[in-house]
Amino acid sequence: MEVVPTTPTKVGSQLSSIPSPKVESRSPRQYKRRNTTTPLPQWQRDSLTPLTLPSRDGRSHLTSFYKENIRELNQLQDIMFQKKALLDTLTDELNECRSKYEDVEFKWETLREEKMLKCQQINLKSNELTKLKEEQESKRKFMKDGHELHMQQLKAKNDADLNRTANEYRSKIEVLKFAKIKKFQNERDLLLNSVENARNKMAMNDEILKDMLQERNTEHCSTKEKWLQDYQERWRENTRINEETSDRIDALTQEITGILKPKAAKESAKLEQTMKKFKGLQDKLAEYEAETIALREEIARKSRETNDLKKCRNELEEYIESTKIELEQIHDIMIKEESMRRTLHNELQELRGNIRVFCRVRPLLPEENSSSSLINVHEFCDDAGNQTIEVKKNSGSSPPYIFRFDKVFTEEETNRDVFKEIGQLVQSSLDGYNVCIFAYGQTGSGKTYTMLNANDGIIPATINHIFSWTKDLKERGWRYDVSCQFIEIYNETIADLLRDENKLLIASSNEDTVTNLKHEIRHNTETRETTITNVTTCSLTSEEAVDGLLKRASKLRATASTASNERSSRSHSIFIVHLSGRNLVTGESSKGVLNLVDLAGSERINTSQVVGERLRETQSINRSLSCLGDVIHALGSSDASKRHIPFRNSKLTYLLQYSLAGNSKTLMFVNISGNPGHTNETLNSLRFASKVNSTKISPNTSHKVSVSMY
Ligand SMILES: Nc1ncnc2c1ncn2[C@@H]1O[C@H](COP(=O)(O)OP(=O)(O)OP(=O)(O)O)[C@@H](O)[C@H]1O
Repeated sequence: MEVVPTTPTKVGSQLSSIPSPKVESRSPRQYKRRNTTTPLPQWQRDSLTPLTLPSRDGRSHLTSFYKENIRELNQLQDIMFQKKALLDTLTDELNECRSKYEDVEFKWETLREEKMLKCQQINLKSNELTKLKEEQESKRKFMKDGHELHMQQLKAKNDADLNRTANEYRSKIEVLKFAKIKKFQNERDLLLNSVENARNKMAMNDEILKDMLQERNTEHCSTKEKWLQDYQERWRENTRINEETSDRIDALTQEITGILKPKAAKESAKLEQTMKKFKGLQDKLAEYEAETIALREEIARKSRETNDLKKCRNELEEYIESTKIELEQIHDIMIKEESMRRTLHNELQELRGNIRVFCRVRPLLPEENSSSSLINVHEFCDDAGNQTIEVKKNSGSSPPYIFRFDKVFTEEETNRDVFKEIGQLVQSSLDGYNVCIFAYGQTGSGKTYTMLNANDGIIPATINHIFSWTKDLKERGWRYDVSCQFIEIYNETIADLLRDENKLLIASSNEDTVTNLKHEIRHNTETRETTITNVTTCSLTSEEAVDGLLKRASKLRATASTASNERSSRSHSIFIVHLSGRNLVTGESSKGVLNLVDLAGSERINTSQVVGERLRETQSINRSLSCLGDVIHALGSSDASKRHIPFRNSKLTYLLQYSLAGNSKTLMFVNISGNPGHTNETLNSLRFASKVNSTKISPNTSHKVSVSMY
């Protein structure tokens, strides 16, 4: 391999041809510095020295010459300095390049020597290679000759084998060929024989066929003739049948157009309707199906709900069971408590006093004119448990009469307020105590209003409450029979206010009411029960019935009235309620009687001024009221148990004997009128009531009550 010298040689030769300037070699930086600070070398300084001045003659000429060229000279000098600087720079670069070149040249020389060495090695190797190639060639030639010889031997051997095998096969093929040909020839002969046989047969068959054809032809001709005859016969027959059929068709067509078509139209209309119905039914069916699905879902939902409810019911039943037991226990407690309540209630009533007196002031009526009132009601005194009422005789400065009662109802207070106060007393009658409530006062003072005013009077209100209380007590095992009687005592004679009107015999118009039935008061000393003979007893089953009874009674009283005398003012009316109770649980029983008495007018009539019937009537009223006062007063006194109580002095007190004595409760309303014109009667009424209430009269009262009896 030959190495060709390249660029460095050329560069080196080019560079070596450049003449080196005779300047010291330095770097451009050094030069620059020198350019500014270092003085120029001698040869430069010599060349730049300004020209020396010539003689005086030539001075001006020189001066002008100098002046003309000095500038150009300076410029040239500057350019020369610049060129010089550039030259220095180039020289430096050249030196640098030269040192590099020397390095490169050194390297180059080294490489060339290496190359020479390598070339020699290569030459040696190539000689070796040539020798090896020659050896290889001779070997290849030897092997090739051997191979060819071997191949020729193999070929000869194969050829011989092939020829032998081919000959074998050829002989075999010949044998087979001969056998096949023989077989085919036999088969062909057989086939030829069978063809000949077939031809013979065909000829025979042709003969037979010809005979048969002949036969058939004759047969066909005869049959054809016969068929034609038959056909003509049939044709005629068919023509006849056709005619008949067309006649029938005509008839049928007529029938169809006349009868069947309208029928068909009707039927098709029906069918159409039926189809419509069917369609409607189908729609309905679809609706029903949808509904059924909805219902099924609903049923499923309901059954789920039912199950839930059943669960709830079971839970509730369990709860009810447990509650029942609790209720029974509570019921027992309630029953016991009821007995206790009864005892306590009675004790409370006794503490309040078995005889109590309430005063009620009637408001002025529209027809009564009065500017000033002489009555003054004080506030209820809680400490003393009573209330004071002051009544003046006139509007002057005279001191007022003072009375104290258990309660005073002012003009403004209603029947409902009244009942609130007496309700507990009515309750006592349910508990088996006898109770009497009287309304006392002069005529027109409001007794009937207090007792019987429709709906809110003491009697209707009491009955209403009895109904509701008995209903409540039912829960505690109590069952009550409530019955009533309504009588009046007139002239010491008893009249039944609930009697049947048909049996009523009114005496003469002069006489006031009497019946032909005798009403006697009978006392059972053992049971301490009082009965009145021949008096109607009505069982109280409903509030409406009570209303009817009261109306009937007031009607009877009104019938007995005369134009001049109001019957209600001159007789005592007594509404008697029998309350008989039994407790189904404890076996306790109770019997109480509630007497609600509207007394006759208490006004004093001078007996000297009346005569006859009126006198008898007045005396009777006075006596009975006085007797009542005496009895109540006696009963209220501390030695009541030792004293004789004059019950027999009047029919009223005799009748109420068992309802006033013992542990019975008595309440008297003293009704007074707010009319100043009635002051005297008011004071009399209050004095009478104070006698009844005497045990409670305060010793400090300014007015000592002196009750004058009738
Ligand atoms: N508190 C009251 N509020 C309003 N009006 C009343 C009151 N009290 C009584 N009256 C009326 O006064 C009038 C007389 O009353 P009532 O008939 O009740 O008196 P009486 O005392 O029963 O009389 P008699 O003894 O004649 O039966 C009636 O018109 C009644 O409506």
